[in-house]
Amino acid sequence: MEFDYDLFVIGAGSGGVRASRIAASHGARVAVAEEFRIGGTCVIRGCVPKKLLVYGSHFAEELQDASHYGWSVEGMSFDWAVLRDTVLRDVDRLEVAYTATLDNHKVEHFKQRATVTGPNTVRLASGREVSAKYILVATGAWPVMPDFPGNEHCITSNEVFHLPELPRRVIVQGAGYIAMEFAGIFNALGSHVTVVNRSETLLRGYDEALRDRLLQITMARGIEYKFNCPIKKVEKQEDGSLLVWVGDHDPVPADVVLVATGRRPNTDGLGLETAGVQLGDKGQIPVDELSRTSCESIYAVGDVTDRVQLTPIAIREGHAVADALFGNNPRAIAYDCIPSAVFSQPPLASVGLTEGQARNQFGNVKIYTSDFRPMKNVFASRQERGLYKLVVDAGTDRILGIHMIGPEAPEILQAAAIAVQAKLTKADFDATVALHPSMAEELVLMR
Ligand SMILES: Cc1cc2nc3c(=O)[nH]c(=O)nc-3n(C[C@H](O)[C@H](O)[C@H](O)COP(=O)(O)OP(=O)(O)OC[C@H]3O[C@@H](n4cnc5c(N)ncnc54)[C@H](O)[C@@H]3O)c2cc1C
Ligand SMILES: NC(=O)c1ccc[n+]([C@@H]2O[C@H](COP(=O)([O-])OP(=O)(O)OC[C@H]3O[C@@H](n4cnc5c(N)ncnc54)[C@H](O)[C@@H]3O)[C@@H](O)[C@H]2O)c1
Repeated sequence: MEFDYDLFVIGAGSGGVRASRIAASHGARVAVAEEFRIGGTCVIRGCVPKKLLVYGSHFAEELQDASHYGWSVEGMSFDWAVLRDTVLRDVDRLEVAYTATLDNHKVEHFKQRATVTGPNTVRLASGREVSAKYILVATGAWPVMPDFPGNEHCITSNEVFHLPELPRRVIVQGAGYIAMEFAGIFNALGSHVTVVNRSETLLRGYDEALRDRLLQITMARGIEYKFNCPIKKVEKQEDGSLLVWVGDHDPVPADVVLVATGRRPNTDGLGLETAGVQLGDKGQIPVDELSRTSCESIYAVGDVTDRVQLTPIAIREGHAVADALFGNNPRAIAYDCIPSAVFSQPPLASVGLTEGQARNQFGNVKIYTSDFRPMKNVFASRQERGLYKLVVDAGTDRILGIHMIGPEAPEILQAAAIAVQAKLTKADFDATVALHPSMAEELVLMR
């Protein structure tokens, strides 16, 4: 049977753009449909604008510390509209760049919603139906909004980049990645931030010692926490501000309530049932190690599969599907050594097993820690301490995990992750000469 395309991709985000580009470079006839903006969550309303806001807000700390280094900064002020608009302009620039990438690879793109109508057919919002030998679902995920009265007055990460002004008082619901990153941004910019969470745990999955350190430092920086506190209701006041009932506390006034309670795979109304694609209980698409769904001609990558919701993973999965289908190079992705970071202030970064996971899997593990006050903090009379932790298999001396909190931790961890991926040993770290003076040298000085 003759198809209109070899590959039709639904969703031009991290996974979809990579798969489209690589498939086309293997000679496939590729089209991609995007209902919002080319680039997807990471570029348009995720990693990139978030990181720029982290950079923008971090100047507060640098400016505060500057006087210790002899600088006097007079008339210091901050203009949210300038930062917001500059970030949004950069997002526009990136969207153009991503679109150019598709054009340069001769990937046809449709700026409209697409739904599946069968194992080899897709319908565009315009009503046009097209056929493809393979379909790749890369539709990402969408913020979950818990059900409580007044939730229509709350925002999610989708809206946070567009706020008309810097809120004076922010309530952040959740204590995961997005919650801790935006709590840090607003706190640094001078908003009063309250984090409300339904449990006592922040950043589930990260090493406990690091999480404790982050809690301690952010509390000292003025972030308030209310644990075991669901939001019961939110009421809009006459002056436009909000009153928020959390747990059994008195209502808390706020200007913005940012809900960051996880992201649900985007499969609603996608027509997957027409092709016999099975879904999991969270709406995710279960796939095999080659990202194939229960329908032979349909693949899925990225957040919609709910494996690991990170951009580099969506990209790897998309790349692997394109190589498997059109480059004669089928391969499974390894999920056991994924570096990740939370761009909180200070940031936290991690790769491999936590102490708890290592003890469960390996039994006998050795833990090395460095609990230190970075030189630049000492000089600026800043009390905050960094904490680095190595988790080592006592039997083989292999480094099983590295966990860090402190300035520039994500930048340092990316390089250190190579050592964990390469299965290097503690002896290899010991044999590495320190680079002095740096924070990273702590990694090779733990005894
Ligand atoms: C605020 C925030 C910060 C983040 N920060 C980081 C970070 O620092 N580091 C990191 O690694 N990850 C981060 N992430 C996660 C990262 O953005 C995602 O893991 C990644 O974008 C997933 O890529 P994807 O291709 O699966 O989906 P997406 O990038 O979400 O792309 C899916 C695309 O499909 C489109 N679409 C959906 N349905 C249809 C349809 N029916 N028809 C046409 N188009 C459709 C959507 O509009 C979207 O553009 C962050 C996420 C958020 C929300
Ligand atoms: N730096 C990064 O790499 C980065 C940054 C942002 C987002 N992301 C990705 O995006 C995903 C989504 O981010 P997120 O922060 O929304 O999710 P998350 O899974 O990290 O955190 C969700 C938080 O919401 C809480 N929660 C869940 N349901 C709730 C409910 N009904 N009521 C109250 N609290 C509830 C959880 O306890 C948790 O603290 C992340 O899992 C991550 O993979 C990555």
